[in-house]
Formats: sequence, C-alpha cells, structure tokens
Amino acid sequence: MTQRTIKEVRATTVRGKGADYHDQDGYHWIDDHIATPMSAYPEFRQSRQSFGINVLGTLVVEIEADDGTVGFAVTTAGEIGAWIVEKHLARFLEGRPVTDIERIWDQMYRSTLYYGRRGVVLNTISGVDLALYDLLGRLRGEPVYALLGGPVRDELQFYATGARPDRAKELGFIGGKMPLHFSPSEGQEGFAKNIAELAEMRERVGDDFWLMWDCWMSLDVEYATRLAHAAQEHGLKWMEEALIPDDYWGYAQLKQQAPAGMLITTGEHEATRWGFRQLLETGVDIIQPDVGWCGGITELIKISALADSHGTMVVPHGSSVYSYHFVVTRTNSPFAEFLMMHETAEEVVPMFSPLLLNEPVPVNGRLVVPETPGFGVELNPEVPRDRPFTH
Ligand SMILES: C[C@H](O)[C@H](O)CC(=O)C(=O)O
Ligand SMILES: [Mg+2]
Repeated sequence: MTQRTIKEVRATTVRGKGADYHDQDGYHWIDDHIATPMSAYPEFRQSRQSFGINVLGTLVVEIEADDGTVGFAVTTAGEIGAWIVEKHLARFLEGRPVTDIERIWDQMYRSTLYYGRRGVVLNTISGVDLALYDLLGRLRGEPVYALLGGPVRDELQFYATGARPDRAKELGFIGGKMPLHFSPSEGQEGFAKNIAELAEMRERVGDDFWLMWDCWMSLDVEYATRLAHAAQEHGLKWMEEALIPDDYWGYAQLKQQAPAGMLITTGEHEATRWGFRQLLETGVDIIQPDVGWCGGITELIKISALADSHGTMVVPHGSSVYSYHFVVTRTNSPFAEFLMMHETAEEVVPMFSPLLLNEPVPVNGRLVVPETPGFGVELNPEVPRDRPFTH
C-alpha cells in the first residue's frame, strides 16, 4: 500500500438517536422508570432524559487521507467532543501517516490528561481512533477485524438487552438482559416489584434461557447483595453495573458476597487500561467496555489482553459494528451484546439508526460480520449534521 497521510480531520454533530441512543422521542422502554443513581431524587425517577441523559448528542469524526478516502466513526460526545477534535486533537493527526495509530492515540491521551482521563474526552479519543481504523481498512480494502489479526470464529452470537427477554428468546438470542426498574430509594415495595418482574419473566422464558439485570449504577452494596440472593432462585445469570463506577471497593465486596455462580459484571462507564486494571483487581466476572467510550480499538486491545491474563471475559457494551469487529477476533469475548432500540424491544432494528447505512443486525441471534472494508458502514446523507467548530 502506498504510504498515505492524513489531510484533514472534521468533527460534526447530530441531534436525536444515532450514537446517543438515549436521545429517543416518544415512548421508549429505555426511558421508562429505570433505576439510576438519580433515582434518589423522586422528580428524576420516571425519565432519564429528565436529568439530562441525552444532553451530549452524537459526535461524528471524519478523517480524510491525501487521496480523498474518508474514514469515519460515531460516538456519544456532541458539541463538546467536536470542540476537542477540532481545537485540540486534529494537530496530532493532520500530516501524519494513517498508520501512526499508536503514536496518535498516545499523543491524544497524554495531551488531554490535564482535563481528560475519563468521560467525554475518552469518548472523543475513541471516536478519532475508530475513524482511523475505518480509514485504514478502507485504504487497504480490508474489514477492521482483518487488521486485528482475523476472526477466531465464523459468526457472532448475541444476547439482547431490552424490556422483553421473552421476545428476545423468540428472536433467537441466547439471553435477555432487562433494566432494573426500582432503586433502593423505592424501598421494600420497589424491591418486591423488582423480584416479581424477574420471577414473571422467568415464567415466560423457561429455565434454560439466560436472564440478566442491568442496574445502571443505581444500587449500593447492601441492596445489591440482598437483591442478588433473592434473585438466585429465579436463575439470574448476572447482575450488571450494580454500583457507581468509582466504587471499586464496593465491586470487590459485592463479588465476594454474591451467590456462588452468579456473575458480577460492569465496565461500560470505565475507560483506559488503567481504569480496567483497577476493575479487574476487584474480581468481577465480565468486563463490558463500550468501544466508543473506553479509548477505541487501540485501547481495547490492551484492556482485553489484561483481562485475558486475569481469566476474565470481555463482552463490550452496545457499540454495534465497533464491537462486532473486535469480538470476532478474541477468544475471551465468546458472545456479544445487541441493544434493542425498538421502542418496545419487540423487533430487531439497527442500533445507531437512522445515522448509519448498512449497519448489520443479528438474524436468529447470529451474525457473520460483513467483510466490507473498514467497519462496513456509511453515514446516512439524509441525517442533518452540523459542524459547530473548525480549525
Ligand atoms: C438498559 C440500560 O439502562 C442502558 O440504557 C443500556 C446498558 O447499560 C447496556 O446495554 O448494558
Ligand atoms: Mg449496561
């Protein structure tokens, strides 16, 4: 391949749906009285949008090579991310060879340490990193999974996240992860309703189907431990993100106190190899980095190797194609998540719809990752984008 250099980096933003999958209008299961850290405040219990879960919006990073080829990626970072890309990070890319992925990542990370390390800065770095992989794949005419060493299995199998594990079973998924609806602030009555929902879903799906709970950072160690023990008789496979991400000590305690055989999982709001090192030391069973938030593919390779050396599985959070191209290359990522973005979680729809074209979805719970170059998706030209900053 002719050595190509990066000509220009552009950051645009999109409002509504897209990578900010919480920015839904109208009824959606994903915003219907889900337990969160904000459930402590009754006025913010019913809707996550009420406390601003959708304020960021989508960031689209495009990287153009000197021959006009454009790679892109999407993540949750909106205008803040667009500013970081245009005003700060672009300098580490423009004029560099497109293969300088490690150097570019390292310079983006080190140069933002004084205001970054986690959160929206790492989301943004992830977006740039993924766009670079997309560009390299397009220039080489290869899917990203080939750049990562090639697949270790022929197809992916998925569990589904949504309010209807019973429907997920009919659709061929291997399990269903449902949101926990009631937080500790909703007392014993809420606790009983949580257990009743699980029991009812177990009735509907039968004994052999995986059922999991996504607790979205809403619990404390005492409540999570009690809930885990009460859930055991209903065959809960794992309890996800029970605690706030900074409570590494709480995760260690929860892992020790949880019933034998029930998995403790977390990590979608964690970032970088150092954050995941701390998490791995707690003994959790599965780590769940979001590829668009944890530092991108470049960082995920390191996180995954670290997890492998601990004997821990890596099952990325959501992330659509950015997850699929990675998961298919790693033996310690035996299955993938599919986030049901259908309003009532009854049908399979593309996760980042309507922003991406050609976004693959599982059929009968399975997917052969397409061999289209890069991540194999295109931006939908009908979705309006803004470029709030330039450099
Ligand atoms: C359903 C959860 O509250 C969240 O919106 C998605 C998530 O954490 C997951 O897919 O995992
Ligand atoms: Mg989750």
